Amino acid sequence: MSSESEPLLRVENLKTQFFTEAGTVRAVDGISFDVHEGEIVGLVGESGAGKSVASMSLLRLVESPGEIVGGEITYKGETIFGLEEGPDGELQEREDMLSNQEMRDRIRGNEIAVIFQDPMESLNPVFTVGGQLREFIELNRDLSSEQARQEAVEMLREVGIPDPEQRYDEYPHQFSGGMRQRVLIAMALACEPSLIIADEPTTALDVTVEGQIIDLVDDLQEKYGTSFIWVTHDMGVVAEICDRVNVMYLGEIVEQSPVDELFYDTKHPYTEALLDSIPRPDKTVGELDPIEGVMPEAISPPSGCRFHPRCPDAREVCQRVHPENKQVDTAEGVPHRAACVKHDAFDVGYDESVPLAKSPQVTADSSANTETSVTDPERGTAGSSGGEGSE
Ligand SMILES: Nc1ncnc2c1ncn2[C@@H]1O[C@H](COP(=O)(O)OP(=O)(O)OP(=O)(O)O)[C@@H](O)[C@H]1O
Ligand code: NI
Repeated sequence: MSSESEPLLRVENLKTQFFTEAGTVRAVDGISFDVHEGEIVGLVGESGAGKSVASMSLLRLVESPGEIVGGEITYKGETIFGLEEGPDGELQEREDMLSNQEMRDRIRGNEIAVIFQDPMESLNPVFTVGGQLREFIELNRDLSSEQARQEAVEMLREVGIPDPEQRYDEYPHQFSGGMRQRVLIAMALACEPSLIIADEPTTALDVTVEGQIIDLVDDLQEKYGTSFIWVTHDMGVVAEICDRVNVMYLGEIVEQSPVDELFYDTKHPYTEALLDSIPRPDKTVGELDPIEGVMPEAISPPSGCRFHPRCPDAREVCQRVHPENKQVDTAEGVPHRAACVKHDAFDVGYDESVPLAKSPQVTADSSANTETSVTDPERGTAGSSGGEGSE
């Protein structure tokens, strides 16, 4: 345990699944993380990693056929989700769990707000921007219509919308994408929540506007002390805005650390691959490495480490041992966790294990076959970059 105080939000072993005709989708499969007051915590990973489902779970907004099936979510000491054994041994919702009405009235919007990627989905096109903001403020705070209107104008100004009095009466389509996103930020901030979950809020914007929005959030975060969970697939954004990071792969958190350690002392090969796939000043575009292969389906995840079929460091043991997210290092007193058995903390025989031949994936490229020689126990050849060192 790292910290002085209780975290604002604590997520323990959260599991959310979708029960589909094709089978059970283990979208979120046992993730644990904290958010402390005033922190920006990243949730990063490729499409389908489970970032959005995790976010929706925190607000208990998972829709059928999806369901939270396990774990615990605690916010300011209150139970958003928790299970206990009932009289007949069946798991049931804990008695102290917040009711649906409490979630609606007290938590969503007021305590925990959300910003989505597409503002058009969150704004009603037939009402003015100001009107919507005013109504939201009026509904959630104890203000008269006129006070709410003034507050709405103030909020528009606060998020950097020029001429807020005029723009108040305009419709969402009259705003640019970046301006619409600012409106959503205003709406999220309107009730002064303690936590804002931002699900890829800048993904649809061009890079310049994205940078402006990120700067804005940084300023507002400092001013209001709001905590954020920032969902993104973009490591560049993570570097700019996050204090701590959770890297997700196929429903699991595979690495968790303060942001600097994640970049400079990367512990999981998947994180490394994500970092390699982003543009960096010291790399020309031609050198960028896309991550090999595609993420498998959450419906039938690979055995052992779920990343092993794509992992350059994978050995035979990785097919068998499913690694928990374990502390492998400490960064200024804060645990650095990674779910990769190549680290000493695991002690499952990685060093002695035979490197895996990269499965001849369904690539049309026949050159992939040249890698079959990797099964030779004579140490990694193709692609087994560093990593094992003298560990
Ligand atoms: N309504 C649903 N029914 C069945 N499966 C679902 C449903 N919603 C999400 N999933 C599955 O849950 C998994 C996680 O999806 P999620 O949307 O959380 O990913 P994500 O990390 O947010 O990806 P993206 O970056 O594309 O938004 C995926 O395998 C997805 O197919
Ligand atoms: Ni998503």
